[in-house]
Amino acid sequence: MDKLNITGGNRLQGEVIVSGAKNAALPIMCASLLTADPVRLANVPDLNDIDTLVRLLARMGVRTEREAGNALVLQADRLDSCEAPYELVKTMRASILVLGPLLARFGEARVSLPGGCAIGQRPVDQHIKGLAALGADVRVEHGFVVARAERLKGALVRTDMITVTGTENLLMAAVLAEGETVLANAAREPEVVDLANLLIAMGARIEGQGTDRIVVQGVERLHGVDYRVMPDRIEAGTFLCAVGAAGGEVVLRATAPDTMGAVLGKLRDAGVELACEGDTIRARMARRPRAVGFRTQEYPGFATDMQAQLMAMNAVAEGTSVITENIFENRFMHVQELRRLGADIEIDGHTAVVKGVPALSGATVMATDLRASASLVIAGLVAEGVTTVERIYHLDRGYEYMERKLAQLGAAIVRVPGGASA
Ligand SMILES: CC(=O)N[C@H]1[C@@H](OP(=O)(O)OP(=O)(O)OC[C@H]2O[C@@H](n3ccc(=O)[nH]c3=O)[C@H](O)[C@@H]2O)O[C@H](CO)[C@@H](O)[C@@H]1O
Ligand SMILES: C=C(OP(=O)(O)O)C(=O)O
Repeated sequence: MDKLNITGGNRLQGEVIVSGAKNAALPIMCASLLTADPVRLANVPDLNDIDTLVRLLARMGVRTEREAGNALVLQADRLDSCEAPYELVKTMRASILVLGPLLARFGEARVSLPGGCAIGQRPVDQHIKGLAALGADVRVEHGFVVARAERLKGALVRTDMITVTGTENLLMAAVLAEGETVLANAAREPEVVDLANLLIAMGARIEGQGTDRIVVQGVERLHGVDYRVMPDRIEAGTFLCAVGAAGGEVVLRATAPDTMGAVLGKLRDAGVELACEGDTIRARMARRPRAVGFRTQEYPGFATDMQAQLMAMNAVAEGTSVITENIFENRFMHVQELRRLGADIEIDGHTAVVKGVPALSGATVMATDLRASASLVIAGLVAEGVTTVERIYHLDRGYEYMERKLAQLGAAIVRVPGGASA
């Protein structure tokens, strides 16, 4: 297994091009199942999760072609199978997103219960309940969600909580259903909006994306499309936290600052000077960060996917911050690893109290999930001496060329290929 060796202490300086959003690209790729025509996507990041989904779609019979410059063409003109097997689904939460489109277009689906980051129980009961409300016969059998429907019928679906992939699955199911579907309590995340915009470009009739009430008028069929995936707001936020912690001056290109309000606000409170213009964010940090407390919430609140990274910055801040994780019940696994680097953090249920320390000291730490890994990298950038981050396959699921991009900014970071000693 590869690891990262980071020698802390360098300020970050230079430019980074932000990649396409993993959490937008994945549902968008699944939407290719909704048409027999080619779906040409630009700005698809080169990530393990994307490769996994390409393999899953290919296994079903979708024609897949990676083109130069992060383009991907998918064509589901015929399908060999409506099954998503365990060995491909187990590593990735987003594989559940084939369920809605398969059912909508082919009338059947058999999808293994998903894996993904172990940050909570993460059931898919709301996906199942919603599809049942659209008229599908859905059961869980032998670890698979098995669903059937002649043609889905529009309905009012109100999920018990706000769910991002749940909203996406039901949206993809509803676009080919007969009649009107109302998704109440819908997720407002920008990635949901990006999916809705793609579907509209494919001929779907959708209104209300970006609000908590999405209304869909079902159509008979969708057509092919050329579409550019939105920028990754979590990757951009991660780099900004790195600048906040390590100091320096960095320009992020190809970003979408309007999707990052909550994170930008907290970084400003911490003392990071930020200037947004078009798709560019300039960040300058010339001081030790101030501690900033926050609570994770659904969009437009502070994203749970940024909690660990901002906590790493708070670990070296002036003052004490209180961080509450409201979305996932087990998303503090980075805390014990940050403590190994000298951070002073106490957990009480869903709340972490972070007392900023003047310095961290390098050690070997283990990445436990995707954003936890990113927080350890940020901590490593400021820790004295060498930090070795193990199990970075989590990082490779969701960050495109992270160590290359950081090295480009002057960080002393190298990947040590599996098997070699640190
Ligand atoms: C691939 C992708 O886009 N992943 C993102 C997506 O995950 P994901 O879509 O899995 O997260 P959800 O929004 O569904 O989860 C929110 C909460 O609802 C619960 N829940 C969800 C569905 C369900 O059927 N039953 C249920 O109880 C979950 O356990 C969690 O506590 O949104 C999360 C919240 O912004 C992000 O952290 C993930 O990065
Ligand atoms: C939790 C995440 O991913 P997934 O939902 O795929 O586990 C994430 O992107 O931070």
